[in-house]
This record gives sequence, C-alpha cells and structure tokens, in this order.
Amino acid sequence: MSSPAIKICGINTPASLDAAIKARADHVGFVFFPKSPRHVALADAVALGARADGRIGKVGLFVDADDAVLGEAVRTAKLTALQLHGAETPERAAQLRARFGLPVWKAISVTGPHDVARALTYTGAADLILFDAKTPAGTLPGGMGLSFDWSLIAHWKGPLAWGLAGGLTPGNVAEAIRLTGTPLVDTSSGVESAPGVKDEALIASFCNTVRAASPS
Ligand SMILES: O=C(O)c1ccccc1N[C@@H]1O[C@H](COP(=O)(O)O)[C@@H](O)[C@H]1O
Repeated sequence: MSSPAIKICGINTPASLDAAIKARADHVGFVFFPKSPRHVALADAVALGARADGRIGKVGLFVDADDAVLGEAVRTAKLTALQLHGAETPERAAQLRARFGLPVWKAISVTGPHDVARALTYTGAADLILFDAKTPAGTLPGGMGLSFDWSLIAHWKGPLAWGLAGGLTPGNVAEAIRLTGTPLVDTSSGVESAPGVKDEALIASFCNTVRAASPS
C-alpha cells in the first residue's frame, strides 16, 4: 500500500511553500478566512500561487465563503481544489464544483458515528471528505490542533475519497495512519512554531514520518 498523500495547510510565505515542496508534500493549503492567523491576502495569493504552479497542489480553504470571494481566490492563486470548512451543504458543494470546475474537499467535524455517516450525504457533491475534529463554539472551525477519536473512521470504506485532519503532528501521524489507514493526511498547527508561523524542520519531519509509516 502506498503512503498517504500529504497536505500542509496554512502556507502563507514563500519560505514555508518552498519547505513543503522540498519535503515532497502533495498539496499546500492557502487559507482564505480573515479570522485565521494563516489568512492569505489576495496580493500574497497571487505570488504564492505562481510560485507553487505545477510543483504542488494548491488547495484553497474557505469557510462559508460567497462566490465572489471564491472566484477571486481561484483566479488569483490558480487553485487546484476547494476545501470547504464551514457549514456548506451538499447542494452548495455541488454548486461550487460545477461553477469552478475544481475538485471539492468537504471538511466534516467528527464527534461521533453520526458525523461519519453524514459524510455520505456529500456523495456525488464533493470529491473528498476531510474528517477533522470539532472545535469549541466561538473559535476557529479548524486549525486548532485538536484531534478526535480516530477509531470512528478506522479504515473507512465510503464511496468518496477521504483524508484525516485535526491535531496531526510529526509525533502522532504514524499512529494515526496505523489506526485509520487514511489515504491522505492534512496538518496545519502541528507543523508550526506559533499560530500562523510554519516551521520548516517540522514540515520535513512530518513528511518523512508519513512516508515511513504504514497502516496496520
Ligand atoms: O488553519 C486554519 O486557520 C483554519 C481556519 C478555519 C478552518 C480550518 C482551518 N484549518 C484546517 O483545519 C484542519 C486541522 O488543522 P490542525 O492541523 O488541527 O491545525 C486542517 O484541515 C486545516 O487545514
């Protein structure tokens, strides 16, 4: 079995982008959510998008964004996928997929089996489900370094591609892969020295650990 694909989210500087490319991650994430410490302004998205072009996947992260925000980001950063991290319905996911012609990743916060079952409602509407932890009310809907009970999604066999996010670090990602068999891992705060500040050594360590890990 091949090692999971890797997404390093919250890339907001050329140095962190270069570190993710050098570490051979498959995707970077650009956060288009002003409340996030990782938010990327459109002017920076142009430069980062151009620097990444053809070298790594570029996933735009949005939280209940309107079409104008999405369209501007898709155009400026030349995104390769949309990650919806808010309360977007299956209908909205399908609408955005049709409008922008890009794969849609839908984040689902997991607190119990009912959330895992909810992923199925995105069949035919999203391309990939990203299982993530639920964050406390009034905080960011992701990027908080929180994990959930991985046994809830262990070796998930749904009709959609999927991945695991939430509190993944170089120290726990091997265990997460072993327990879940996830085909994709996504991290943000786990490879930072402070909120919004990526650490190049942690990015390298995370990617190397993922490639060395194997599912049970
Ligand atoms: O990173 C953010 O600031 C963010 C803001 C709003 C929604 C999601 C966000 N990040 C995503 O959350 C998961 C888990 O992050 P972490 O590894 O626990 O820090 C991941 O997909 C991030 O891309």
